[in-house]
Amino acid sequence: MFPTFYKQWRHVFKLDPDREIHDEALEKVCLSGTDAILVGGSSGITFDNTVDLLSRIRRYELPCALELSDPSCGVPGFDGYFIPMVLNSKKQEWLIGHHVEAIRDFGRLIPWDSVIGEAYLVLNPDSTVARLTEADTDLSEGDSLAYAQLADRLWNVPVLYVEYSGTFGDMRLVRRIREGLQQAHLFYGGGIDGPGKAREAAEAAQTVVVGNLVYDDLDAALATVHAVKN
Ligand SMILES: CC(C)=CCC/C(C)=C/CC/C(C)=C/CC/C(C)=C/CC/C(C)=C/CC/C(C)=C/CC/C(C)=C/COP(=O)(O)OP(=O)(O)O
Ligand SMILES: O=P(O)(O)OC[C@@H](O)CO
Ligand SMILES: [Mg+2]
Repeated sequence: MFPTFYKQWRHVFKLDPDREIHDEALEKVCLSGTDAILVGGSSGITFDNTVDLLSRIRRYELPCALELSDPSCGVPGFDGYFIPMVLNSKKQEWLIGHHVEAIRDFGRLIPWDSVIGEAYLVLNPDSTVARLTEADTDLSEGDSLAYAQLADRLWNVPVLYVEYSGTFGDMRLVRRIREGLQQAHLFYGGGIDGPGKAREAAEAAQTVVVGNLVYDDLDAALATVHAVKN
């Protein structure tokens, strides 16, 4: 049985092992009152930079999970492992192909009790993740709702992640997606640039993920915690 601790998360910071963060900034992030740190990124992730970031985060008490985008970066010691699958990729490999290979090659090492499947709906065509996975972002509202319901109802995925990485999304659509879910927990991430957008996202989704802002404007990033959790 996979863990369910993420269901309590309202606010999460996503830290990228491929980006530099100084100790002082990391301390503020970890003591900010956020519910957890998600470690992940879509490029430049290595075993070494992932171990390094985990060991620095472990000075603090909050939960820390890894979003695994490359099987060679499966670092032990995280509280949980999210495995992304891109629903609207035009390439089968980003939905199940890499996953089958990873399970075939590393199956015995996988701590299944700590693994959580995460179905991504990638909606910003200009994001790294959209380009990498060749996501079909030219979707009608009906298409997006159908992808979400397929993952939720046919596949019973624990987490649906509406990903607008780099730009703020359509909160009406995010809310409609949430209303259509039966059991999956909804993460929203993308373009949160301060408390106002964080609050809007928190009204639409169950968990709000703040990424780039940590690196671009730390004070604004820290202010999103209170906006989401109060
Ligand atoms: C001990 C231990 C834990 C061992 C682990 C053993 C192991 C190797 C298990 C493997 C299990 C498994 C099934 C793994 C799957 C591997 C795999 C390659 C999956 C593909 C994942 C995937 C679809 C990746 C595509 C990119 C993606 C969706 C990344 C998620 C994170 C994300 C979107 C970050 C945002 O990216 P960013 O770079 O910040 O973007 P911007 O530039 O826009 O900011
Ligand atoms: O970096 P931003 O745009 O905040 O997006 C957060 C997260 O959804 C990225 O995977
Ligand atoms: Mg990023």
